[in-house]
Amino acid sequence: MKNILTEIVAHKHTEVAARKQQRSVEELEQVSWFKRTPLSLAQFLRDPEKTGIIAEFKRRSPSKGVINGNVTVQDVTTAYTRYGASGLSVLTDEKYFGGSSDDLQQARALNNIPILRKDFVIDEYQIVEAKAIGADVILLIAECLSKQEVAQLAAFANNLGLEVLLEVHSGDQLDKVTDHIQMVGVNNRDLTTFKVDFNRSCELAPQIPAGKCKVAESGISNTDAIVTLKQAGFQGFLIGEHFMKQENPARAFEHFVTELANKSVQ
Ligand SMILES: O=C(O)c1ccccc1NCC(=O)[C@H](O)[C@H](O)COP(=O)(O)O
Repeated sequence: MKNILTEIVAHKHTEVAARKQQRSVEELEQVSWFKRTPLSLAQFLRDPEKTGIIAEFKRRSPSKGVINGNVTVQDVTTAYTRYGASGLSVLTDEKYFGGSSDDLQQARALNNIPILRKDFVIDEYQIVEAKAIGADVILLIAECLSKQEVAQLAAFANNLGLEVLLEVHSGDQLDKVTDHIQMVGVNNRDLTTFKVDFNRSCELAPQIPAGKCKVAESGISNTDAIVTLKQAGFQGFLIGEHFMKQENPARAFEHFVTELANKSVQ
């Protein structure tokens, strides 16, 4: 692990240590959403009647800078839900992605579909936070965590009723998959170089352990890509920039879903 990912993870340790001082786990457990029963993203993705799209709310990113600073989480996420997203992904990292826990809480209050807390989870405390702000799923990035850390964090999340999406970028990272991982995401973006290789998902698909829901992530910008990915066995498609970079992400999403519905997919 190196470059921006090393920097983000180092900052995350500092940030989480500070938040632990401000709010204890016991306090987080008293928040009303902590008691809510989470929705299953894996179940939504496996439903053939749904689109399989996990639509992301992302204001900016290290690779692209500002993507869209003029839209609200309310307008965008409710449109994603209205036009058929199977799930939402909401960035909660502030420093590098311009997101916040508040964004996710607003999305939770307005949308009754599964929500992924998109962040860099390195500590159980963040998983308790995820539940308290209304998330259903957490992301674990294989590149940032040892096999033992993935196993511990995933088991902890499942014990709270949250599902886990494990993100990989290479075949060797698949040895970190455990029984507590419900979904495996192949990130087409190399998080150390930012290079996007759309073929990465299709190459790794056959190596993903049977029984895990397969999710393709990053660089998906047209409906033909979804058709190709479905044929390769993917049930989930995480898309952020393609919608967020438009002046009107809601309209872009609606257009995308309409076009997808008109394509015959095996
Ligand atoms: O996107 C980045 O620049 C980035 C940098 C460092 C760590 C993670 C990063 N992105 C997270 C993602 O992979 C995407 O938000 C997600 O897969 C959606 O991708 P896209 O549709 O290409 O916005």
